[in-house]
Amino acid sequence: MSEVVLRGFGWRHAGRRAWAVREVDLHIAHGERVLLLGPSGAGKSTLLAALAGLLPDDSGEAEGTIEIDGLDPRKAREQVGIVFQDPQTQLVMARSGDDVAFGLENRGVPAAQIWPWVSDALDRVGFPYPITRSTSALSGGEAQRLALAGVLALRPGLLLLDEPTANLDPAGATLVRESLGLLRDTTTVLVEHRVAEALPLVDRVVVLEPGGGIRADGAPEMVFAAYGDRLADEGVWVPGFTIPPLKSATAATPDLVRGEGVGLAQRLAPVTLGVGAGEVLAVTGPNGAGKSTLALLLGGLMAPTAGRITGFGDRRPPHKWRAATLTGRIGSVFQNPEHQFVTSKVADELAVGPRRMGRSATAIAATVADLLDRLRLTKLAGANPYTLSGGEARRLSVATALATAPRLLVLDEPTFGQDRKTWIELVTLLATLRDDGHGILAVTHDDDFVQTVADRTFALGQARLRDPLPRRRRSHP
Ligand SMILES: Nc1ncnc2c1ncn2[C@@H]1O[C@H](COP(=O)(O)OP(=O)(O)OP(=O)(O)O)[C@@H](O)[C@H]1O
Ligand SMILES: Nc1ncnc2c1ncn2[C@@H]1O[C@H](COP(=O)(O)OP(=O)(O)OP(=O)(O)O)[C@@H](O)[C@H]1O
Repeated sequence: MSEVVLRGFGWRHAGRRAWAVREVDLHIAHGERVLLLGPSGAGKSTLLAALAGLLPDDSGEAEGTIEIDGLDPRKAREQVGIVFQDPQTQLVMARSGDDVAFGLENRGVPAAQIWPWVSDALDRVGFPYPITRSTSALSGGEAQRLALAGVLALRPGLLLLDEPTANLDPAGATLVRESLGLLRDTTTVLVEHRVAEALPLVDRVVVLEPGGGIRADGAPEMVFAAYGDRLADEGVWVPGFTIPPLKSATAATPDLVRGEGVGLAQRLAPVTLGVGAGEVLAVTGPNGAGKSTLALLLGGLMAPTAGRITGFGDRRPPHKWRAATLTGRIGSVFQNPEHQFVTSKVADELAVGPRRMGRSATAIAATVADLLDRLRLTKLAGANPYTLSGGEARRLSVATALATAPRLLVLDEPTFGQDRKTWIELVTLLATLRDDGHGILAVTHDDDFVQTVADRTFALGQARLRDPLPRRRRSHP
């Protein structure tokens, strides 16, 4: 267990005028479990990075102090385990088991203990593969499970979790929450936009005030009773909030793109599915079922190994279209937006697609300004896309997909990491596009998204291509 003390702590990232967090005074006692809330961009991930000792001096300007058990966080790394918002970026080894073992080896855990601990941690998150599974061949949810296993195995005194269940299917999220609930001797700071599920795990809620300070701090019931309405207005998800549905009023027209028996070896068993103009089609299903793979195939970004894909009256399948043709017809958003950015400025990023299509400079400038405004990114127009917060990056990738006004949008987890306000804006924008005749295919684990805006749901089954679940893992090969 670790104790955390922040005194007047602030951090301003290099290249930014605004402080990401400021004037944070906080005392987290040994063994406390804190839910850290605040709108998108309020500085939650920055604060976790500071606690983990991951903000190098030359990457920004600091104010005040942070101590973990009386130490500077950079000297307390041994005590701390962190899971990032994008878990894929924290997997360092080629094989899954080695990735979990790596942290234990670094901390000098005796060799005889390492593999039993690895195996136990993998079981606690429901990791479905043998320890030899390649880390580069994992779905988003599988990678998140592995990253969680990595920190659970460390048994850290301070556990920092940034949206740890956002990529998990409901069964996986329940399993992980149970494992977290069973942790003893750990102080936990949890960032989670969707509050209701997280509340049973915590005994305290801290709400960051964007621009500086702490808005609310206390027992969950107390915080929501006293500040619930104001927090909701500012964009924090508060429990018990419902969203009116935004379903299509008209029947969908024929398919824009259709896959017949389309599959990809080892990744997606053949399915038949079309997405029409004027509909939002949600693709749901457990981790590893092949949802992202299906999105890549229908979006023309990969070639299927089975079946065929047709669309837009073209004789050729989407993956054979010229780049400019594809961008003009289908806009795709990947699961990890930061794998998608190609320029060093938010505004430039939005101009790439329209420029590729030969649009005029005036038209491009108008499109860029409009999208920045609609996705609340105007203030970040000059920022480097790679420095955006999780929620900001997701909005930018949705905006880039819209920039060429494609008829079909293929979106992988479009609402990931959004606060309540940006969620509603984003979902309303997608509903408007749908009503204007665009087709939208959205891969999602977000049940509110399905309930609110999906006109149809396609549920992919449990992956059928995989070996049966290994009951007991072998020890290190
Ligand atoms: N490396 C960086 N360089 C420059 N600015 C950054 C960097 N990382 C984050 N920021 C900025 O700092 C602010 C806070 O970001 P942070 O990721 O901490 O927010 P957050 O509350 O976690 O948001 P979200 O809920 O969207 O993930 C944002 O405006 C973001 O653009
Ligand atoms: N690059 C890759 N090489 C080989 N197999 C892969 C690769 N990426 C994913 N897989 C495997 O393909 C299957 C489908 O993965 P996919 O990412 O499409 O699943 P998903 O339904 O989107 O999962 P999640 O809900 O976890 O994001 C999984 O079994 C995964 O392990």
